[in-house]
Amino acid sequence: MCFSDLCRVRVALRIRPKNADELAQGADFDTCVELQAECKKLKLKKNNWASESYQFDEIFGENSSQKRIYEVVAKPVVESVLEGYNGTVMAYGQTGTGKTYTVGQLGKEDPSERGIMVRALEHILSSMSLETDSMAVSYLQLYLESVQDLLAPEKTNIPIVEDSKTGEVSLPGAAIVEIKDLEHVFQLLQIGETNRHAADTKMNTESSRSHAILIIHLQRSLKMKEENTVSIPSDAEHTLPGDLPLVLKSKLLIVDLAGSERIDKSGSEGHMIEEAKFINLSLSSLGKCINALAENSSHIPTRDSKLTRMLRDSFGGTARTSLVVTIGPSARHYSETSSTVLFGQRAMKIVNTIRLKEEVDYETLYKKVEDEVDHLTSDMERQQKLRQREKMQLEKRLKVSEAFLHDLKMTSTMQIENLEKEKHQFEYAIKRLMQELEEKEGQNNVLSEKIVHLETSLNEKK
Ligand SMILES: Nc1ncnc2c1ncn2[C@@H]1O[C@H](COP(=O)(O)OP(=O)(O)OP(=O)(O)O)[C@@H](O)[C@H]1O
Repeated sequence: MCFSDLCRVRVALRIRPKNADELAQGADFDTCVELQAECKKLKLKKNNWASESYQFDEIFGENSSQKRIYEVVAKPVVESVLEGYNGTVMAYGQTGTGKTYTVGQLGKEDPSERGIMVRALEHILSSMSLETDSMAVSYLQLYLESVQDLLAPEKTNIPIVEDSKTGEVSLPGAAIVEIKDLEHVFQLLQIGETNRHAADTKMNTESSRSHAILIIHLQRSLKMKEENTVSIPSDAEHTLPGDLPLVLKSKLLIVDLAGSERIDKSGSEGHMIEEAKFINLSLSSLGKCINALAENSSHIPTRDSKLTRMLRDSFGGTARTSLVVTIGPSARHYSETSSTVLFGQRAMKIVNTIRLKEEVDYETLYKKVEDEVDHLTSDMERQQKLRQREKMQLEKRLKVSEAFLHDLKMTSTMQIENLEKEKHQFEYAIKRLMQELEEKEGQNNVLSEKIVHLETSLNEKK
């Protein structure tokens, strides 16, 4: 399911307090800015006679706290990311005007100093459930037009891949580290800070020589959606009964750009001139995209630099975007300040189409189906074993019965044979008796004849 909404890029302006050099100028310090914070306006003075007023979504004076900046600039974007939309928070401005301070300050010792990155990660960690949701980060720098991994510095020249259908940008090969707690957040940001290119210039003792991009990948589970059946796209059409796990996947980009610099002012030399050239080139191509988008031009030169390719979704894309433009107070930098202010003004005209996409959580679904298959397989195996055992028992019983039958057969054959033998014996004995009887009868007859003869002789003698 997909929900879309129009959402203008929000732009806040922050002015840095005077730095040590500016304070040292004392009464000689000349400023070109005047804040009208209550009506969210900045008056930019070109000279004593000419000035222009600019309206912003918010104006922060030099005493504004990091907490307030987070709450006004970043919090609405983070909340939106927690709801499933993509988001971008970015700082843009001349070198030494407070971009890294606003975005990347760790504030480990003093929590009030914490910048947008730490606060955003802290906010997300406290709003999600580690049981059902997950958060992972990639931290990259764009240095001399090469994308490098700040968490795994051996990975350089990471490709930027754009999905031709969805326009989604990915960086295959970049480390994606799952985050569990705030301590881990500090560790990773510290590693990133150590690996980021920085140099001492006349404008800033810790000047970033690369654009830093923290990408927070968030995945939140939605309650199971009641559906009777769901079609699983595959070669064969299957249907899965029951609940369908849904997730919201969103991405938050927090970008600390390197600052534009004039080499005559920054005093860059040797390799640093090369760095400054690349920084200025990528910022100028970002400026061109912002102009084209603000003017609704039909061609947006996104492909002109890696920076604009990486920020494709942030301006004119599907992300909710908030931009802080940082300026210094000094009149010496009027022209850079003016160009920063105009960049912010143009960015305010850009309207993004934020989009919420509910996705079927195929990973969980796959696991669920896999569990089910496992369960059925082990059930089947158990049943098969049971059947096997039953079969073996039956076979055993059959064998016993067969043996019994065989024995029975053997026994009865023998009995019949014995009986027959006995019968023959009886018949033989009867036959002998009959013979004996006949013999006896013969003898009797002889004896009877003798008796008759004797009686006759006796009678004659009398
Ligand atoms: N609002 C602020 N309050 C106090 N100190 C600030 C503020 N903004 C900037 N600073 C200080 O000013 C100096 C320059 O700031 P930072 O390094 O953030 O500038 P940057 O715009 O990131 O510069 P670059 O583009 O050269 O990296 C740092 O010492 C920083 O601590």
